[in-house]
Amino acid sequence: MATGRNHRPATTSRSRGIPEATVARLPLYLRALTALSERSVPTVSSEELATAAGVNSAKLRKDFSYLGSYGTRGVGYDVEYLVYQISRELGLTQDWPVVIVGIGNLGAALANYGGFASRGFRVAALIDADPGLAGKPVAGIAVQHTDELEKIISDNGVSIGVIATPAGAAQQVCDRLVAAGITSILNFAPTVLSVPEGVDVRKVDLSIELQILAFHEQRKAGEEAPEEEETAPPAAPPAAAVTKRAEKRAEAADADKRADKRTESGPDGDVPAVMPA
Ligand SMILES: NC(=O)c1ccc[n+]([C@@H]2O[C@H](COP(=O)([O-])OP(=O)(O)OC[C@H]3O[C@@H](n4cnc5c(N)ncnc54)[C@H](O)[C@@H]3O)[C@@H](O)[C@H]2O)c1
Repeated sequence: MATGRNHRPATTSRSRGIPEATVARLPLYLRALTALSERSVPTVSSEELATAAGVNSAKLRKDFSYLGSYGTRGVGYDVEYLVYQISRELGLTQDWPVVIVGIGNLGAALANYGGFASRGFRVAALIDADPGLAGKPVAGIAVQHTDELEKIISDNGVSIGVIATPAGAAQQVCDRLVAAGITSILNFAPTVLSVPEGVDVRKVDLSIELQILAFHEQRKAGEEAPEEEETAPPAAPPAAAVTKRAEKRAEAADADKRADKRTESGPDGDVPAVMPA
């Protein structure tokens, strides 16, 4: 449907040139600051906030300099003001209507998640292709049929769409959402979406996160293996066993390097569950 598509990796935010890596850390700061605000803590040092957000403090200070927030020496940052500043930067001071397409197990779970509203997102509509679901309430909202998709989006002024359909339907759903005016998509379907210039796609894939954990588990198991070798009857001359362990360590070090490369793009060295598509 859309022509001249490309797959545009976002590296720099359009918002005043704030680097995308900084934008990815802003929600971490906001979560830590909101917890402080709920405890009525008035100010926080960069070190305390960095620890609470799981980010190093030099990176935090650099990130805040992009917001024009430098804190006060000896006092730290004003918690309430930073909450406001980061919320404003993330566009959370306004209410964002969101549509979820595909109201199966995942779509229904997302619709029932109470955390969106408190973070500035309102589920405006639930859409599914199954005529049997039309009119059925999920999380207090009646599911609407995909025939209505374009009308729902224009009536509600929606710019953010969540795709929770099977992978085979996701591109077609994406095309319809984009043609109807959606400019930001959160894709849960395990497929790469093509979108025209100007449309942002973020992808969530929990199985990728699990695969990374499996990699680390495997490596930990590999590190324990030499202990077993030492208790077993010597099947090879000691020098050979030492060489084998050295090889194993070299392999593990290589694997570490590869893992480091893969994790470079995360907010602070960890891979985000939500990633640019
Ligand atoms: N990203 C993750 O971490 C993660 C986790 C779980 C599931 N998933 C993915 O999420 C998707 C949904 O999983 P599920 O378990 O909820 O599946 P499901 O089968 O329970 O639900 C899919 C829903 O999509 C609807 N649908 C199908 N085609 C459609 C279309 N063209 N337009 C609108 N609706 C359509 C179906 O009627 C159904 O209600 C799958 O792609 C799955 O692989 C991703």
